[in-house]
Amino acid sequence: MAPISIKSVLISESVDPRCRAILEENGIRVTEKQNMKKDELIAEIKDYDGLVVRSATKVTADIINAADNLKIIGRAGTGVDNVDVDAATKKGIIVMNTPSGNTISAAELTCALLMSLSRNVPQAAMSMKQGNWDRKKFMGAELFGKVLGIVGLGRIGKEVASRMQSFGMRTIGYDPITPPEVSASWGVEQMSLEQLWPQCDYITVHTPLMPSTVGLLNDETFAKCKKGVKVVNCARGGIIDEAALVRALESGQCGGAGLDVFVEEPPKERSLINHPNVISCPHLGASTKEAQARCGEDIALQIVDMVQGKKLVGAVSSTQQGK
Ligand SMILES: NC(=O)c1ccc[n+]([C@@H]2O[C@H](COP(=O)([O-])OP(=O)(O)OC[C@H]3O[C@@H](n4cnc5c(N)ncnc54)[C@H](O)[C@@H]3O)[C@@H](O)[C@H]2O)c1
Ligand SMILES: O=C(O)[C@H](O)COP(=O)(O)O
Repeated sequence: MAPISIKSVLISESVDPRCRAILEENGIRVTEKQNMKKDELIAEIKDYDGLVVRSATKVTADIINAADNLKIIGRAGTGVDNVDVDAATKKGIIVMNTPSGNTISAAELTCALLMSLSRNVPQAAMSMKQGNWDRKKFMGAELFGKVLGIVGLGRIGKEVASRMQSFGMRTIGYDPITPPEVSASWGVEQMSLEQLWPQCDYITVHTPLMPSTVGLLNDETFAKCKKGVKVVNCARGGIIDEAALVRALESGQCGGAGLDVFVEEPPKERSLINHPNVISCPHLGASTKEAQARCGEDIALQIVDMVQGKKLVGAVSSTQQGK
């Protein structure tokens, strides 16, 4: 690959300091500016060859079109749904991510939510803080022997499977691309969604957000599940339809939900979060020291590789977003 000249990079979110250090060690000028409004970013972006973001910066077409010198958008993390990849590609701007840096952290948070759902840990902790000692209200159920349905058997889905198998869960799953023999080697039996829904005690989703996964769990699919099924979403808001989830929680069709991600972040609509059977986190899947160090370092090294004309790693095309 021909070397690409990148002299200046804007980091618009909290990215591990290793990112800045590596870029500067390689002669790239770095500016960090967080919480910029769209207009500020439009005004600022003109001055930079590179932009490094996480998930909060919405890199829309109007920002990209204002970016006269931009050659690269680096996503220190996995999902690039906050970047208009089509608009970037049309302008010849490379979009790249660091998809494996936060896999373990997201898988561990998923497992934490599954365990918390089974034993009402957050609700019991809150009750204790309020001065109560309520042992009856928080009766739980073992995960041992229960069925976990994993929708999306990529990096995170497979790591969740192996961890939850150690709790004695049977893991079944669905993925249109991962071959059944690969998922079988991770202890996951693949089947159609029609076969999967009625068998699960717990369902966790690990797909990208794209037209085929929006509302994957909806009124119709909830109705096909066991009554009281518990669901986890550590992938992207909207894969589980939020209004349908509220209805399923209200009717008891869904017995609880563990949510790390929301259609709108932070969410203004509170009915889901305030529901007593919902436990939630403010998009913390990748928020560990280790994941941030890996992602920050990886994106900086990928940018340096581009400057040095090395083989491109982590470049993303719009087809990967299902467009
Ligand atoms: N909460 C967080 O902080 C956090 C952290 C990391 C990743 N994520 C998100 O988690 C999700 C999974 O990440 P990953 O690294 O495992 O991605 P991945 O690309 O490795 O795996 C995604 C899998 O989903 C499958 N898939 C696509 N369409 C599907 C469909 N209709 N039904 C079932 N499966 C389908 C793909 O074939 C692929 O195997 C992404 O949405 C990512 O953005 C969230
Ligand atoms: O797709 C991702 O990598 C995760 O959603 C993490 O997003 P974050 O970097 O904003 O924490």
